[in-house]
Amino acid sequence: MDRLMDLTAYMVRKIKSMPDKFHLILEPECVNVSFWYVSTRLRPMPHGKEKEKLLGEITPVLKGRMMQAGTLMVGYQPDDRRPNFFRNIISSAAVTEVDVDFLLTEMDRLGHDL
Ligand SMILES: NCCCC(=O)O
Repeated sequence: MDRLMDLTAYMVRKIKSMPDKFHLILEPECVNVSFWYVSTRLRPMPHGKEKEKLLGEITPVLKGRMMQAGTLMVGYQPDDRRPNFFRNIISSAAVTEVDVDFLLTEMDRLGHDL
């Protein structure tokens, strides 16, 4: 479990280091990391309800692209305050920092033009 928590903290640090591309929604609860991917056209917009609506719209499109590419599987969901957002769960100690780096790079590769 310590390893999973360390990897979760690593993912959060990486997300925070790229605030143009990723928006962390909450500090992680256990191994859950909730975030939006921010595509290139949405990066200049100030964060607010209108931007959240657009982020919620691109989330399932990016998920579809992940499934088509067959490279990633990250779940998404809305909650009572927010439209769809990604919720990544690191549940295997076989996951490495390289995998986390790949996940974030691949999301940007697949989603930058949304
Ligand atoms: N109907 C929501 C599906 C969420 C997901 O694919 O992760």
